[in-house]
Amino acid sequence: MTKDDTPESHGFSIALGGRRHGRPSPSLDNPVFQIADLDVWYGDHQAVRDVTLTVGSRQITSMIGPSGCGKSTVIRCLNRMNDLIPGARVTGKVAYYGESLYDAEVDPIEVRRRIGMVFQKPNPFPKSVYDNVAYGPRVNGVKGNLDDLVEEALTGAALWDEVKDKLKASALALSGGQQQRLCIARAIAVKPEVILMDEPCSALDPIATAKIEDLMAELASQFTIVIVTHNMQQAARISDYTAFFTADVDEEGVRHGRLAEYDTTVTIFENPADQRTEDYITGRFG
Ligand SMILES: Nc1ncnc2c1ncn2[C@@H]1O[C@H](COP(=O)(O)OP(=O)(O)OP(=O)(O)O)[C@@H](O)[C@H]1O
Repeated sequence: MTKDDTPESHGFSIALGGRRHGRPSPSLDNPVFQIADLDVWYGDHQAVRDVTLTVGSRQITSMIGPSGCGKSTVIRCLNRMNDLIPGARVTGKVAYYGESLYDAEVDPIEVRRRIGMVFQKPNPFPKSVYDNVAYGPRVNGVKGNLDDLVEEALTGAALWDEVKDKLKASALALSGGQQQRLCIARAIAVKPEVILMDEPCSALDPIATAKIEDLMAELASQFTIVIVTHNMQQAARISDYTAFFTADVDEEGVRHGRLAEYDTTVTIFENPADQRTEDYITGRFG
């Protein structure tokens, strides 16, 4: 792609910033995560090599790239979810507001309270709508009437109007899109600083996806959001920064994920520096 060539000219229409209306300009002035020389192994397999990137406060940061290049592995490093995978090992630096997340004295439970996560498949607990949202605050010792907190979180997740009359109904009776917004409500009910989302829309239809994308733009005024997505248009529409991952194959034929390019979403989609990024976003690879 030449400098004055647009993504549309490749027959691949990307609504850059389509859901960023009213958002401030992208900025890394206030770093939340500073990742440097990150390597991740599963047993003997080095799944990710040498990732260095900074995530800015109240930015939406997308991680894109072909399957198996380590996007989920890297996002799981941001709240120590890889600790829960037997054989997973992380080296390098993951600093959160300047402090290493992997220091021995850091409590991973507290890390996951401050850095929440929403997964690919909506995973509400088999409890009522209300109890799903109240669960985290109760576990964290919040006592008494949680009605206001539950309403606030459901409102924040753009779900309140749809569920306010069925708070006692099972969460499993909600639609997939509603369940995913409930999972977002459950995440924000514990008042995290960051929300990590690993392909949060891949199980949803386009209407439910659009609602989640609108919601992300809203949430980004209060939270830092990092999202793994297979959907390049989604990354283009919603995010401030985009990290493009790819995989190198070593001399023994083993694939290792790498960060190929990281920049503002506009630069990644309109004027990427790396040929591999350009090939991927124009559909020539991946
Ligand atoms: N729990 C695990 N145990 C062992 N290997 C794993 C595990 N999770 C991921 N891997 C390996 O790590 C590499 C990166 O996988 P990862 O899921 O992070 O990639 P991804 O880019 O998120 O892929 P996708 O887009 O398909 O979800 C792959 O080789 C994968 O097989």
